[in-house]
Amino acid sequence: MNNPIRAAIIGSTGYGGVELIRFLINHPYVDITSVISSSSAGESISDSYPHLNQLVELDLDQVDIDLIQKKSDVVFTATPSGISSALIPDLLEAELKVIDLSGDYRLKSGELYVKWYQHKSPLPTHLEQAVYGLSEVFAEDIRTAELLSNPGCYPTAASLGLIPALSMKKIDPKSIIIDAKSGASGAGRKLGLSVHYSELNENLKPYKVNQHQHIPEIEQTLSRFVGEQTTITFTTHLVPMTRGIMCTMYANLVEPCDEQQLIDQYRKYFKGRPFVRIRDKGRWPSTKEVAGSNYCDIGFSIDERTGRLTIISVIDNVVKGAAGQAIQNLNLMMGWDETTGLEMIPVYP
Ligand SMILES: NC(=O)C1=CN([C@@H]2O[C@H](COP(=O)(O)OP(=O)(O)OC[C@H]3O[C@@H](n4cnc5c(N)ncnc54)[C@H](OP(=O)(O)O)[C@@H]3O)[C@@H](O)[C@H]2O)C=CC1
Ligand SMILES: CC(=O)N[C@@H](CCC(=O)OP(=O)(O)O)C(=O)O
Repeated sequence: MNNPIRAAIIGSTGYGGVELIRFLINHPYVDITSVISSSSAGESISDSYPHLNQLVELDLDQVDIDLIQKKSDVVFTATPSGISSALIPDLLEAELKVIDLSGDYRLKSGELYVKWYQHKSPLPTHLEQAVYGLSEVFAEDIRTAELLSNPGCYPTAASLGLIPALSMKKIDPKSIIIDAKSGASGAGRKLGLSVHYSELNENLKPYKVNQHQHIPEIEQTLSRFVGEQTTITFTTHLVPMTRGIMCTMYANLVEPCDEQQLIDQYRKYFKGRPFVRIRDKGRWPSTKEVAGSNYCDIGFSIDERTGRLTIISVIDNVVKGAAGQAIQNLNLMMGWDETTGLEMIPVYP
């Protein structure tokens, strides 16, 4: 093995950034050479996160493209939407590989981005160039990416659950309903009323109903498998837990279908992709069973009375929904085994 590659993390003081640190610190082929903050440069990362004390001794650098170019080969942008696209043109100009955890480069249409994110559109050439990093599905494109757009947390869980059934024409694409729930870490570390303890605790709260920015992202991905523009009904809820996403998805079966056969077909679809685990018949996954890990677990139920299929897909939003998948994509981009640095058993209980 040659020298490890050098990684910089912009937004290292956020939840996505600190999760990148947790995994990359043990990655055999990566050195974290710069952790970057726009608000706390000069401080130690362990001032922001005392759990890293004496484990990760890194001082925060400022956002300085020349410095990033000198210190790194690959840059993770774990920054809010609108911020990533302001930084990435200069990072690409500096010939760095970029993995963006934000929503800035996921939608191919700048107009759709402006509509759903209410920020200025990223450069069309970069939208064109960006490779959408749903690791298990687009691995071939990901291997040659210079600008990798990491999928959103909900779209990861939803797309992995739905794509095989759509590819095999098992379900009617016009009938898809996605009921989605997330823990509070999905909203990031910044403070906000919705994640205030008194608002979140002992509460189950819908938000952004039919208005969520992940709707066009999921539709864009599913449409690639349906062969025409597909629309979904998508409702998100905030759950009083820290990590985890569950998407419970409903669709009409095109024709009666045997559940065990469907399970076998999903297993075949994801053969050789160890981070997607298909549950046995009658075994539905829960968020705790993937917590802290890069797994996406999927279970099914066919209701013969209604002719509908229920698909339940769970991930840890900060891992498979963000930092873990970003590292899985780095592994693919570098030609390493996709599990490198990510082989962690979920934290249970
Ligand atoms: N949390 C999750 O589960 C998921 C998050 N994402 C996406 O990943 C990205 C990061 O999310 P998350 O870590 O949760 O968010 P956080 O709010 O926890 O962190 C974002 C970080 O970005 C940094 N930042 C803010 N403004 C700037 C700026 N102008 N220049 C440089 N850095 C800036 C801040 O650090 P500082 O002030 O130190 O610069 C902050 O810590 C977001 O786009 C989010 O939508 C995607 C999937 C899942
Ligand atoms: C619980 C919670 O608030 N989750 C966030 C997920 C954020 C995210 O991933 O947004 P991007 O599209 O910018 O990546 C939300 O629903 O908006």
